Amino acid sequence: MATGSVREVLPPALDSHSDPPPIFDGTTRLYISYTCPYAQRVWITRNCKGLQDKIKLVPIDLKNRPAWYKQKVYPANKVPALEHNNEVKGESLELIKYIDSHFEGPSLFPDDPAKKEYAEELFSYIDSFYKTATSSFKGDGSKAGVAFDYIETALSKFEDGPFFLGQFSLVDIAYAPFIERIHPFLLEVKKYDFTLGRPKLATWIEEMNKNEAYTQTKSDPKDLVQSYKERFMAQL
Ligand SMILES: N[C@@H](CCC(=O)N[C@@H](CS)C(=O)NCC(=O)O)C(=O)O
Repeated sequence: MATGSVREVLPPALDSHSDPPPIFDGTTRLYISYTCPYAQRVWITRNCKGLQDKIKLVPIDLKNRPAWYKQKVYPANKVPALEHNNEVKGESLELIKYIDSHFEGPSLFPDDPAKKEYAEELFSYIDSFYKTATSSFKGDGSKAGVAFDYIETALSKFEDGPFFLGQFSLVDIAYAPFIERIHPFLLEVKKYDFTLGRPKLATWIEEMNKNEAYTQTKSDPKDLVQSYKERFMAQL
């Protein structure tokens, strides 16, 4: 995708020693963490719309967070947050829709009412998808099968392309950061490859990996697996 082909030099994350940016000076800023899947959704959306020059990335070091972030930027003290028109908004699913409808660039949401309705169903399934997939980390991994079957079926619904709604959309962006983490973790730790026997899901991953707007936001899978190990293995 042409708009994704701008290769950016990514700024270093701000920590407790960093000064705040000049907040509310008219600049549109997207506060993220390089490792947060929710923030990644909004970062991908910004890249897909070719807004690299319009929306400035401000990465935050969540482990050593600057105090000004909660005090001056976003009282919820989470990422992502978007500073736009003298307001700060949060919640990744809200933000991807907001960026798609308030900024220039290709539309990432269909007009077709059947697709719109299905998009809402898929957005509301994400939390159960994540819960089912990660709860399976305790067993042999294959118990997550129902969650991946749901995805495989969803990917079969519209036949005009390999994505959730046929053509690439915000729904793909919403799922990608989670699939990016769960896939290498289950492969390495449980020796379970959820793409086996799920050809649509295998193709979806392949197609997503052709999109530079997305691949530029990806973390090293080794780091993702390591951070999931730290997070989930203690509970196993
Ligand atoms: N529901 C929020 C979740 C955001 C979220 O949990 N972000 C994490 C990082 S991945 C965070 O900022 N955690 C810091 C904290 O909770 O103190 C969204 O979709 O934007």
